[in-house]
Parts: sequence; C-alpha cells; structure tokens
Amino acid sequence: MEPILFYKMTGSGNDFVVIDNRSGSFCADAPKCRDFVVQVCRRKLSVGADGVIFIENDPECDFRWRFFNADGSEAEMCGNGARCAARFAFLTGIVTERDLRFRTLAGIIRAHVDGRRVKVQMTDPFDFQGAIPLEAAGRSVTVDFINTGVPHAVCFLPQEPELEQLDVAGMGRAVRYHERFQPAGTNANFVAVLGRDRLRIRTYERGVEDETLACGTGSIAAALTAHERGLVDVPVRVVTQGGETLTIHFDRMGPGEYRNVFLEGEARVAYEGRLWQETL
Ligand SMILES: N[C@H](CCC[C@H](N)C(=O)O)C(=O)O
Repeated sequence: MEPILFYKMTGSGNDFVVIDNRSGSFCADAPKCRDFVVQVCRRKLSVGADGVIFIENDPECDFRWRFFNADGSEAEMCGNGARCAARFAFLTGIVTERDLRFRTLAGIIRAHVDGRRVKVQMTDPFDFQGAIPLEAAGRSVTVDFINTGVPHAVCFLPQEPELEQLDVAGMGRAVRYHERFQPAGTNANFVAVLGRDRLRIRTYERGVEDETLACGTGSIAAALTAHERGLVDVPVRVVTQGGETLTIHFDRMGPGEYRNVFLEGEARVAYEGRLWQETL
C-alpha cells in the first residue's frame, strides 16, 4: 500500500501527526480510524504522538479538522493542535492567507499565522464551576472547572516546589476519572501562581492518559480560573512542563463568563514523514 504522507508537529511540546485528508480516505470508517490513530501514536512502535489531526474539506471555512487523542478518542478541541493545524495549512498551501478559519466539533476557530508563532481565537468557554471539593488519590483537594472546548479541572497549589514534586500521573488520573466529572471525564491541571502575569502548569490529559508537556485548552482554563480568583491580570503567560510559554488574552464579561479568548505560542514542524503501513 502507498506510504501515508504526514507532518510531525509540536505545539509547545504537545505533539501531533498531521495528515491532509481532503481526499477523505481516512475517518470514513470510525473503528478503522480509531485503530489507525492508536497504532500511529504508539511511541517507539510507530511515529508516536499525543494525537492525530486530519485536515478535511469544508463548504464554508478554509478547512475543517478532526482531532483524535492518542487513545483513539475524538475530542471537540485542542488548543495546541489548532495552532499546528493552522500552520500546517499555511505551509502546505491549503490556505494562502495568514488569517484563516476552520471548523471543529467545538465550533469555528480563527487563526493568524506569523512564521512559527500562531495565535488562535478559541470558542467561548462555558460551564464554569468554582471551588469543587474532591477526595482524589487519598487527598482532599479543591478544583475549579471550566469547559474551554474540552472539559478542564484546575487545582491551584500554594507553592511551585509542591507542583514540581506532585505525582501528576496519579493525582491527574484520580481527578480525570472522578465520579464528579463522569461520563465525559475531564483533563486535570495543577497550577502554581508565579506572579500577577504568570502561571506554572502541569496537565494530565484525558485521552492521552498521562501528563503532556503542554495543553493549550488547559492553559486557558488555568488562566481564566486564576483570573476569576483575582490572582492574575490579562494577558496571562503560562509556563508549561516542556518549558515553553503560552500567552492567553481574554475579556471577562461577568462571574465565570469569558469571551474573546486567544491562545498564542509557537507551532513547529519536526519533520515531514512517509508512514509505512508495517508499523500500524
Ligand atoms: N486531551 C484533550 C484534547 C486535547 C487538549 C490539549 N492537547 C490542548 O492542547 O488543548 C481532551 O480530550 O479533552
């Protein structure tokens, strides 16, 4: 069978296989698509990634996408993936303008591509819930919750050293699967406030089922809930586990109500690949 062409991209350490699927040859058969994603995301056994992005035709927008986590689950949105998708479309000539729009399950995303830096306007966050008490992994914690395209729980820690030492995989899994957030589950973010303009974050991602080096929608959730608590001003810079900083702009419209949410950071191409079927 023909090798499959793809770009391997990283949005601040959140890494993705990006495929031009305007021919429609993927995703038509959901179980096959899910199996393909799971196989290709296996590190050391195939390309390895946190997720797969398929770019497809759309009647109104420049394109539409379908986003899949490494476990094969399809997610409504991915902030870092959106930045990679926008740059991929510009680099491969799917779009010719630096300002573009694409359709996702969460809604339409606008993006501006400026070299490696990409700024995306997110869909409006919703379902803010403040100060939820939880028993997780044997600890009593309090989390805020907001949906920034996908569901996010945010736990603020008093000091950065506690964040560095935290068992994010263990605590994250306990929050992600907590009954309070079923059936959809949630991503789990652990945050330390570094200043009125900066946060430090570590994220356990639903669908990757582990800590990732960055999470765009999680960084937004942390910025919005920190602002709701009066801990930061706009814009908020979020220092991710991979060391890169994401910048988040937004307007607060009222208690737990945010609009005009923008996520900005680098989206890089690691390599262009030809995927051989034998690793699937
Ligand atoms: N794992 C997330 C989707 C990807 C979110 C993250 N990679 C981002 O950059 O927003 C979920 O299933 O809810």
